[in-house]
Amino acid sequence: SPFASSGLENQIFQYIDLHQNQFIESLKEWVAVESDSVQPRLRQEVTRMVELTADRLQSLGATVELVKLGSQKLPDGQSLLLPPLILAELGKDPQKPTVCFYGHVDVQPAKKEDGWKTDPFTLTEIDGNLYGRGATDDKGPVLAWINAVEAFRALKIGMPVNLKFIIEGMEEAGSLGLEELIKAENQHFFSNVDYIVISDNLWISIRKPALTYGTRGNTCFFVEVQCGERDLHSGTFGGIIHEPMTDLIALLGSLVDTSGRILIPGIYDDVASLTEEEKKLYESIEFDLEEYKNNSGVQNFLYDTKEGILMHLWRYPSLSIHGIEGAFHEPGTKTVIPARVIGKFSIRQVPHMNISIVEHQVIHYLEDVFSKRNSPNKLKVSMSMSAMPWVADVNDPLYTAARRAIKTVFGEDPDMIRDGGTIPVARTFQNITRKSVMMLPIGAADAGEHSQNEKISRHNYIQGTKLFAVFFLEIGKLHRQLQEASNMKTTN
Ligand SMILES: NCCCC(=O)N[C@@H](Cc1c[nH]cn1)C(=O)O
Ligand SMILES: [Zn+2]
Ligand SMILES: [Zn+2]
Repeated sequence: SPFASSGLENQIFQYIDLHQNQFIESLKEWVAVESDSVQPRLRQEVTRMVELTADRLQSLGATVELVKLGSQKLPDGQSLLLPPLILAELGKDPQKPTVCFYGHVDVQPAKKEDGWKTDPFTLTEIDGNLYGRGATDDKGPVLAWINAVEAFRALKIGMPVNLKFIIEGMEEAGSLGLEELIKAENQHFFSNVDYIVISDNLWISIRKPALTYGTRGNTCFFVEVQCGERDLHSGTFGGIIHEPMTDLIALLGSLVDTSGRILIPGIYDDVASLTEEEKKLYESIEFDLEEYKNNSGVQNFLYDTKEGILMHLWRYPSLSIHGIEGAFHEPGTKTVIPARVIGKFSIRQVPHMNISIVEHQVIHYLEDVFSKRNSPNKLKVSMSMSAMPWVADVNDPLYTAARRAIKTVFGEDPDMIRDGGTIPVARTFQNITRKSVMMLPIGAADAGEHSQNEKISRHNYIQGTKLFAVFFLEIGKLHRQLQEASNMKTTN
């Protein structure tokens, strides 16, 4: 790397560059495992993937524990075993900081016929991009951490940190069992952890690296309208009944106005006010509006400035309507009146919104809108899932070390970004363990997570591996300096 500042770093970079094809081969082996946690029929593959990861960590010299998480209840009442979760440990030197890495090795579903250019489970390199399900989310980043450790081992350079790994196989299906596990391990596995790092999100740019210090939370709602027990013929009953779908469409249509503003009274009351300091943060972020638009395939956004877009992705709530259960959705025509329909929508939460207050506001508002329709149908509104937003202190040593590592490897300072999505585990770690948490992504904005043709570029995968290696060096150094400074204070 042209930006390397020390002989040690150069040695590591050289090793990583020389072994890049071997690292890509490992990613190919991992991508070939269809570890889709969403479809119950593939659960064995998820378990196999977790076991493969455990073997890989063991071969690095880590002590690995596979923790059983019990089983999950499926909608049809059947019970399905959850894949085990990995708790691994490499190094126990009390002089060194302990960094805990979180990642996941399960993936979203993928089928070639969904519109993939290549087989989703065969990692394929085209023009410097490695296409395959999980390439960025999250097998590539997990392997990049492992590759970084491998470089230290192969070069016989002592690790500057103790490492712990918590790696799950159920992230894409809601991280079942994870929160309970973190609670149970708080006084054990996490007791000597100093820092927690998550590599499971993306930069905001295709080119410029980023560090993530916040995510939005989420609240998901079901709004159910029912007129009776069975569907009806619209020739026999159309025109003489209050149709559930008509009620539901009116309810869903009352949630947001044409400018994207949520119409639920009080919903913006607790949103953190915008300070001058925060406003300045947006100025330096490299965000190409046209590129973002092209990526979405949408012609116009609701906002036409960088600041407007970023603020509405990161620091304001948004409401999205996702679907209607019970609606006729096949091609062709069917003259049915569905008896029971369930609308699904979610509201992304931001600091300092309160989930219980939001739940109450949503239910109260929809009941009020419904009551004005004088419909005899039954309405039921419920919150199906909630996750709080997460924001970290960017002045924490973790962020300083990562910034330095990014500067060394990529030659520039990172964008300091938030994520408009939700990675609930960040807030869970922060709340339960009280340790500093950081997200250190290596995927570019066009990685296509959850989409067709997911990819990681060779550049990002290999520079990402270097980034993690230099991060170990930087956090080790910084931690030592902080300890020395604190020891000096006590002796004086
Ligand atoms: N860049 C965010 C990636 C992780 C992700 O997709 N998380 C989901 C989690 C979620 C939130 N509400 C329901 N599931 C997301 O939609 O943000
Ligand atoms: Zn992920
Ligand atoms: Zn994902």
